[in-house]
Amino acid sequence: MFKYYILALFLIAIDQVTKYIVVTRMEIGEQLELMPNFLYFTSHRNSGAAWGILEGQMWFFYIVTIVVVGVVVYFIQTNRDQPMLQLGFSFILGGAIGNFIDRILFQEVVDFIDVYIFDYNFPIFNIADSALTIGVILIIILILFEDSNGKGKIKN
Ligand SMILES: CCC[C@@H]1OC(=O)[C@@H](C)C[C@H](C)CCCCC(=O)CCC[C@@H](CC)/C=C/C=C(\COC)CC[C@@H](O)[C@@H](O)C[C@H](O)CNC1=O
Repeated sequence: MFKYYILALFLIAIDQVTKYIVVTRMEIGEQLELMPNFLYFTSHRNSGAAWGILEGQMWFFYIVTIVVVGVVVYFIQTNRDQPMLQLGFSFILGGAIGNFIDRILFQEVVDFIDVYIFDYNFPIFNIADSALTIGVILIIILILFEDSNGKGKIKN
């Protein structure tokens, strides 16, 4: 059971260490080319959510994050027989807290993973966003899978 919280802590640690390196080693706007035309590290700050929406609305983000954390802990506790689901929720937990720490400390989030998919420059994100997105996608897949074989074991 606690391994899901330890996983979340591990994700938070990786997120915070990578952000610390970006903040201390790179100027804002500085870019490191890792794979030409595909992957760069670009030091960036975002005081909003995805795509910079709701810029500066810190109280909204604090409230939403606390609600997200509460709901996720509840689901981790009530789905003990669904390890994959708990895994998805621990990714969301780690990601949400990772960005929450930035928002509390700096009122903005440190981003640095800059991906160019074909010609589209995807918004610069970070490890916390990746964990959140992986967690969301995993849970969506599990829910779709549950529905398709009609078990419907997810408790809520
Ligand atoms: C990933 C959620 C965003 C993350 O939400 C959080 O913190 C959570 C805990 C709480 C928010 C206050 C509320 C979520 C609003 C929902 C939302 O936003 C729709 C998201 C869809 C999502 C599919 C699930 C797309 C993906 C996008 C991106 C991530 O790609 C990997 C681009 C990230 C860059 O714009 C980067 O600058 C963002 C910056 O780091 C701050 N991050 C956040 O606000």
